[in-house]
Amino acid sequence: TPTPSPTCSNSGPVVRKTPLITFLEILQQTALNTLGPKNFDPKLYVDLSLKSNLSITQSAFDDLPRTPNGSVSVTDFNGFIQSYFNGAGEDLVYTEPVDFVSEPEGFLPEVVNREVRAWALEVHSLWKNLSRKVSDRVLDRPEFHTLLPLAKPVMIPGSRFREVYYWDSYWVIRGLLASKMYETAKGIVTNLISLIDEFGHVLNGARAYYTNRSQPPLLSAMVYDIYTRTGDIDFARKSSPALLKEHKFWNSEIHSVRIHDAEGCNRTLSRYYAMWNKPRPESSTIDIETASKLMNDSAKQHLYRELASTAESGWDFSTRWMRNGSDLTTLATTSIIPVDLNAFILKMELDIAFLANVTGDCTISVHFQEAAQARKQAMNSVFWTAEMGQWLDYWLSNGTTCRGHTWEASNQNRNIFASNFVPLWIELFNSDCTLVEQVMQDLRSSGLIRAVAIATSLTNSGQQWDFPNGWAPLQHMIVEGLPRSGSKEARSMAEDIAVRWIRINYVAYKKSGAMHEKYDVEKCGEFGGGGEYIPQTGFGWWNGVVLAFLEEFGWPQDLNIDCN
Ligand SMILES: OC[C@H]1O[C@H](O[C@H]2O[C@H](CO)[C@@H](O)[C@H](O)[C@H]2O)[C@H](O)[C@@H](O)[C@@H]1O
Repeated sequence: TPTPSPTCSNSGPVVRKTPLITFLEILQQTALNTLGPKNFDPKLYVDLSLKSNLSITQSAFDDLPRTPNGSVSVTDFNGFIQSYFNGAGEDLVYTEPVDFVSEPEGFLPEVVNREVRAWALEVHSLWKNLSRKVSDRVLDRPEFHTLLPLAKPVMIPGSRFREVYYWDSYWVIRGLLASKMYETAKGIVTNLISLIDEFGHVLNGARAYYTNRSQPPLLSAMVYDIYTRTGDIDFARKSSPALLKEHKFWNSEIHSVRIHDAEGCNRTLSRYYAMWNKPRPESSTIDIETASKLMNDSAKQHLYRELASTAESGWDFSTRWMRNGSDLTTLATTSIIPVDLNAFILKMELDIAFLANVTGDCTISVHFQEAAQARKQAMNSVFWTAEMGQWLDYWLSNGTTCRGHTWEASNQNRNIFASNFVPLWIELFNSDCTLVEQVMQDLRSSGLIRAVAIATSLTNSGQQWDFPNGWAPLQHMIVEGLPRSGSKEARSMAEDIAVRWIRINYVAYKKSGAMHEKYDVEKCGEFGGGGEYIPQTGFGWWNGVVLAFLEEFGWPQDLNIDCN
């Protein structure tokens, strides 16, 4: 892996931390000291909401009896939590989705196998478990909550993820469209737009501690898919200003990077960059521990920005972002130009151009078509390697500022990640049948296609966005992109991957009664592991991908759903 320059990552904006978050982080550290590391989830403590004013709560906390080394007894600590806080997740209340029916008309018409159809209806019914609305208590006293108020109902991922997440929402919406729940899908977009109106970008998730960063930008893709399903032109028109604002955010000074390429042209691409240089509040105790290996405050602040920027990538954590794959302190995300991020922004440009055309705004449409062409050329010039048939992340290593770098082949990261194939999802690439056939051959020989799914990487690092985990969004983008080339072989490869993915979800569901957040790509029906929290169930975007695959490929009567 090339060595990135640290020079463009040490400074940058930092958003304000609320007094409630500061206090909840102290509570989180006290919980760890008092209760010990077993079954400890730091996020729980920043998700609690106050029963009374912060000053009253703080003084009660200060008054708790302490031993000479400052610790609190388990009884006192638990009593304090009971008396002063409402439980995590209580500020979101269950709400029945307005457009849910147990078997929607025209639901998955190509799924004829009875067993699979019955299961698909169960997966569809999980929308009811995951549907929530923000409680009136949050609207009345927002300063008591880290949960942010949203006007419309939300779909949560599930388990410890008790709030709405940005990129998850794209695949949730894909599932809702298969479930014919158009109003719920539109409501999710309305909520995300309200975050852009307030913060200038869609947050990682709808919590006060996520305001410092975004997540992979897929709002335009949500609007595009809802519009093409419903033909709701008013919805497309209302969404447009937010999409323009979001495009600015991802091309702002902190995110954009200029590369002087091998042909002597200047190319502009984007990177992840969180507005934060402190521990992530939801994982504060973990980040402090990780940074304790570093000697000085500046190195720690640098690492904290890298940790938060990696969370912005959605791939938290992975060797993809590390100089040394066994040492998290070598995260260098802000010094990497990622293939998938730029594929998403390219899609944003194409979607904005399409939607502007539909709503009659030709100037915007032409402007964004040109922007898309420029980004496509930049991606070809900076990321593409014909020899490997992949687009490779680019590591910034030779500049003194973030604004100008001269391209060098040795700065492409030649390690294999599923993200190297994400451009297949984008029309400007997948419409080229010759290119897709070449990339498909390289995908076949890459080592990523395993017994039951596409692996995230080839490195077994213990991080959750690495081998042997398989993640639903990565399967979906590759599977959806391949057949768009019109190549029969590509469609058959896509269908094969989709069938195997449906099987592992089905088998794991039958074994455990739940949909899981990640799967082991080598063992059919086994869920994945690794990372900083225990494996979760629920699970919003996973359900969405299963429904989207079943919608696209169906399931014939005689096709076996079991692993063998
Ligand atoms: O609490 C740790 C991290 O959890 C989130 O990331 C993971 O779950 C998300 C929700 O399903 C998903 O969008 C993300 O890709 C996962 O890695 C959260 O997004 C992180 O910011 C957070 O630090």
